[in-house]
Amino acid sequence: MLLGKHFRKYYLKYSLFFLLGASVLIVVDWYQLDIPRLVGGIIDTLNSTNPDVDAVEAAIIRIAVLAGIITVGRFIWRYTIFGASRRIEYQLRNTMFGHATKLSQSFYNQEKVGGLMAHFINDLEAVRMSYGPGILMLIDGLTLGIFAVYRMARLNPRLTFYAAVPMVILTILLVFIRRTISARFKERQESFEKLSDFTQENFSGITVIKAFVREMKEAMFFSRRNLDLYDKHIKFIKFIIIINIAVGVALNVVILFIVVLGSLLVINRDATGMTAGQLTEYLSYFFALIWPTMALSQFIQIHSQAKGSAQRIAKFLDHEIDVRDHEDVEYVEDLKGSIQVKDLTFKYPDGDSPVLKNVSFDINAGEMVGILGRTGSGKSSLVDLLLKIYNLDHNRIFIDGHDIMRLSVKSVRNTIGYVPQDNFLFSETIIDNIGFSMEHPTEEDVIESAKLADVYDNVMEFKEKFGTILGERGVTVSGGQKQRISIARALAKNPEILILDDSVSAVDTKTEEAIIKNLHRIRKGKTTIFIAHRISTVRKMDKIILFDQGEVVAIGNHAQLMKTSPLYQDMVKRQTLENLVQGGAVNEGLQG
Ligand SMILES: Nc1ncnc2c1ncn2[C@@H]1O[C@H](COP(=O)(O)OP(=O)(O)OP(=O)(O)O)[C@@H](O)[C@H]1O
Repeated sequence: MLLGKHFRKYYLKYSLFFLLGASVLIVVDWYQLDIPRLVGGIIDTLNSTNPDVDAVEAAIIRIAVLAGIITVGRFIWRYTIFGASRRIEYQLRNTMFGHATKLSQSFYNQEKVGGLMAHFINDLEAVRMSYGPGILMLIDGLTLGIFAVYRMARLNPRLTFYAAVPMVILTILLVFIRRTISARFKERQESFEKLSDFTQENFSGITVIKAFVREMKEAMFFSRRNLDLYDKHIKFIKFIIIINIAVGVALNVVILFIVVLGSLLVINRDATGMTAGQLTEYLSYFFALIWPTMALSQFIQIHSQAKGSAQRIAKFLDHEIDVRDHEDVEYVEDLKGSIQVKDLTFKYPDGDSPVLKNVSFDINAGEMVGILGRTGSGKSSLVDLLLKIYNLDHNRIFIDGHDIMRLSVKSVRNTIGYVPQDNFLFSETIIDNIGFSMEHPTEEDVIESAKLADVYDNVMEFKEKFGTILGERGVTVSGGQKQRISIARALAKNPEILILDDSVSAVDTKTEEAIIKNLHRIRKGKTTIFIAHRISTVRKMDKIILFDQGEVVAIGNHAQLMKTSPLYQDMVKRQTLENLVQGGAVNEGLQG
């Protein structure tokens, strides 16, 4: 039985189910063993010189009634015990998913998705087996075993003693090899986890694999991992098969022993008092004892596997939610959207050196701000901190004068609309994607946002229009369409602060201009932050914050930066040249 803190509570929660199931199981086991007694009685009656037909008839009717009771009982214990195990699995899965969604970005930076999936599939199944078949086999094995031994001992204590010794030795041996089973199962699970990680990553990166003609190489790597899983599986199964064979052989030896010794007792019936009917009854009890032995050995296997899996699930559930609300946080509903960053230095939990160094700037509520910088200069890291994805020191970032470390995660994130750099979309309809922040979005709700993000016409060209399913289960959209659907999703939330992280890089300059123009119009009075590499994206912003190597090197509007910042001037020159070289339309006002 699983007794860890994440698992023991379910025994109490479903105690009624387990108690009812166990009681019925015990009753069924008791009555089940009445049948050999009745059969033995019938044989002895028929063997007698003057058989009592009425007694035989009564015994047969009793057997039929018992069979009926046993059938109903089996249904009840299956329903209660297996039903409880399925309910526990359902709740545990919900708990695990809930925990997974609360874990911080740092966790996902370290863990691979394939491995996590193994917790949700294999480990959960092993744990369910422990609550269902595991508990059943433990109770059934013990009660049927005790009842059978009791009835055997009543018939012939000496024979029972001889028969019981090898069974006890066998059970003790099984208890000892439990650890080895657990270790081999764990090895198999870990190998499965690696294969799962590898497969998941390959499917996600299939385009890269094809582009680099790496199919054969990847298939070879897959085959290696698959072989490892096969080896671990065979190693585990071999062990289980050897145990099962050993248990079977031991039982057959004991049966042979009972038949030989029992026959001798029946032959010397006058001295021993053992009849043929009693020997049949005795053998039936012993056959009934085979199942408990098997059941207990199965229980040990199931439990050993579940223990390994439960440890892995517990490790996952115990993983600390490092970004969470402490007691002193407050929930502030109507934040207006001014941002103040004061002397912010930040190093990733697994990083070597700070990626943001002494960063300070102010953004007034309602301002349209561009955060510009070369790749790797720390722009996205700053967004992660604004969104409270990582913990930081107190009094470094303020929204409307509130230190964000003293604001609840919910109030910060409810205030911010975010268009992530990778523009992740769900494999759902366009309505559900754009209306992600709404309870039950309708087409009317999302049309306006789609128009503002300049993606409406594209959507109307799809066969199912806004009902089109995206991604794996539906149509593949272009990078630019993805970006604009992602922008529409953030606009539909109508947040006080909108952050677009490199969100117009995949659209042409004309579309970019249209989107920016729309934003200027609809975001009046609300803060909008554009993170960009391209000068054209930020040129018309109220304020541009220029980042370089994790530091703020200049702040001002385009005209001011053209006068004061050599880095900005250099970027403008370089991008103008790039446009010329690419033969693209040179943005006329770029230098003005
Ligand atoms: N999770 C992380 N753990 C450790 N270091 C990270 C992590 N994410 C980013 N970094 C590092 O932080 C630095 C800044 O990265 P960041 O993504 O913030 O830059 P950026 O200016 O947004 O770049 P780009 O414009 O290319 O998106 C980089 O050196 C990067 O390697």
